Amino acid sequence: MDATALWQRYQQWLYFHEGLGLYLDVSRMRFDDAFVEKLQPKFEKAFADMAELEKGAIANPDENRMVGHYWLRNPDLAPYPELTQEIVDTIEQIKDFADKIHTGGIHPPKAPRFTDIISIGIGGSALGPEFVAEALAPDFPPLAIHFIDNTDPAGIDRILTQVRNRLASTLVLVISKSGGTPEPRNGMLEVKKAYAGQNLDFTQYAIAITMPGSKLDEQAKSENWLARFPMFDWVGGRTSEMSAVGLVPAALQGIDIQAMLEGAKEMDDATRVPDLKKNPAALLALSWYAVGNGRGEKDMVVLPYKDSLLLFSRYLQQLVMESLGKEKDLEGNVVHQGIAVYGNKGSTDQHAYVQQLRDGVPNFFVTFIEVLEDRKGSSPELEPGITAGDYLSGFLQGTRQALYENQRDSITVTIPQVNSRTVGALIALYDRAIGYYASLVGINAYHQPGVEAGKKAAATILELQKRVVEVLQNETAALSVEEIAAKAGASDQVEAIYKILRHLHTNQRGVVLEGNLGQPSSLKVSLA
Ligand SMILES: O=P(O)(O)OC[C@H]1O[C@H](O)[C@H](O)[C@@H](O)[C@@H]1O
Repeated sequence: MDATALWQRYQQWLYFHEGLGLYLDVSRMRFDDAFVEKLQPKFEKAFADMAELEKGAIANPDENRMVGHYWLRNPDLAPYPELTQEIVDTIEQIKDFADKIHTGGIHPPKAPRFTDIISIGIGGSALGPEFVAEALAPDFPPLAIHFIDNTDPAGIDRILTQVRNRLASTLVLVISKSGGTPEPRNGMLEVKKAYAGQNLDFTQYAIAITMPGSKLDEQAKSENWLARFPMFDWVGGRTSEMSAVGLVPAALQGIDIQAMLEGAKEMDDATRVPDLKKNPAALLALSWYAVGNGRGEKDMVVLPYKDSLLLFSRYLQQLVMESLGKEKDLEGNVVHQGIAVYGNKGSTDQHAYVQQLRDGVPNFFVTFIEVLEDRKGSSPELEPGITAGDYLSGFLQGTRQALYENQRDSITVTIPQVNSRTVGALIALYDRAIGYYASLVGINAYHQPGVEAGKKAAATILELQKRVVEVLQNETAALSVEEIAAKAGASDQVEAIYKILRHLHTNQRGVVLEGNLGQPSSLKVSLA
């Protein structure tokens, strides 16, 4: 296509949302009108499916659940008045709580104000809060947030060391929808010990965000924690940023949660329009479908040219991959769907992996996120007429062009600035896009059956570890790994047992390994 034709195509496909000042450009995705025409019936169905979902249909059939994240930002949409009330009340409760924390109405037992937050959670209970903190927290927030999003002891130590001198004024958010995920439970237990170590009553610092009635909720209730906020059954973890999961940490950091909800609502309104060309989420779904043949053949590389949006790609990684990465379609056929997502930020990545994007294996498409406003206030000229922001903008345009010249497709989402409204809108845009795409390819976007396999296998390993230690406790002589496996009745698990022993040995857990460490079968194992 020559420059004139491209300029025509750009204008033909450009989507603009006036209220949000948001543009979506899919002109560099090389689908044609015939393809769009062919997909029209699938979109009719996707729009109808979405309308049903918003009305409260059981859109997650496997888990027999409604899918209601859209109601969070427009409570009047909820199918029952009690739900509407619950959403409205929770938002009020959050604002009121954050206000009291900021003004000292609620304060720690031995200090006038809370200064820090440790937020414990994983997956959907961490990625949204992390992304939003990075994107929107003021430079000097009323409370500084620290995340424990893993069961890595060194990672936990790092956070606890950083806040050691301020633990007496540090709030702890324990976020888990199910209230039973091992990683946040471990984080909570370790943090609780740290409070006890400083003679502080953990319960006066702890806040639970979880489904009413969950294990975590029961604990928080019986121990009389500082506060509890509900997470609703009908909100999936990866779409929970606008629930208490995201709103509590955001409000505590002084982020305008009302504006975030409003931005999301405006985008939800725009992405409800049952007209492909006038609906930005449908345009995204169309582009993904076209570029990957409806089978996810191309990866999604997300490149925001703005430091504060760094974590958007990680956030989208869970949203897209956990929603779309499915073995079976809704009819039970094996389809192995999904779209791989990765990315970091521009122009930084131009000095890292953009070389491969331009010249290497063409197995991806790029999503550029462009922010029109460079910074608050004016910029100094670094060369005559040129600022740092001009460079950033030039690098984005240049990369888009260089990729297109080499048959690498790209989408560009442009927002006027990074603020609560536009971030809310971006989240909502992708929430809806995955919903439409899932409908196009006929899968359930709202369950995650595959995640269970790894969790079950991990539980088996921990059980095996207990058995192995028992075997060693009942032995006086050193044994080989194979002998231990036989005595534990797990000869088929010898490799796993070797790894358990090596881990215990390294961490001074009383296991002694003698022999050649490079030859596992030569080792003699005993307890110290
Ligand atoms: O919020 P939680 O119940 O602790 O769940 C945290 C995360 O863990 C799971 O493994 C799921 O795959 C995620 O979708 C979820 O966000």
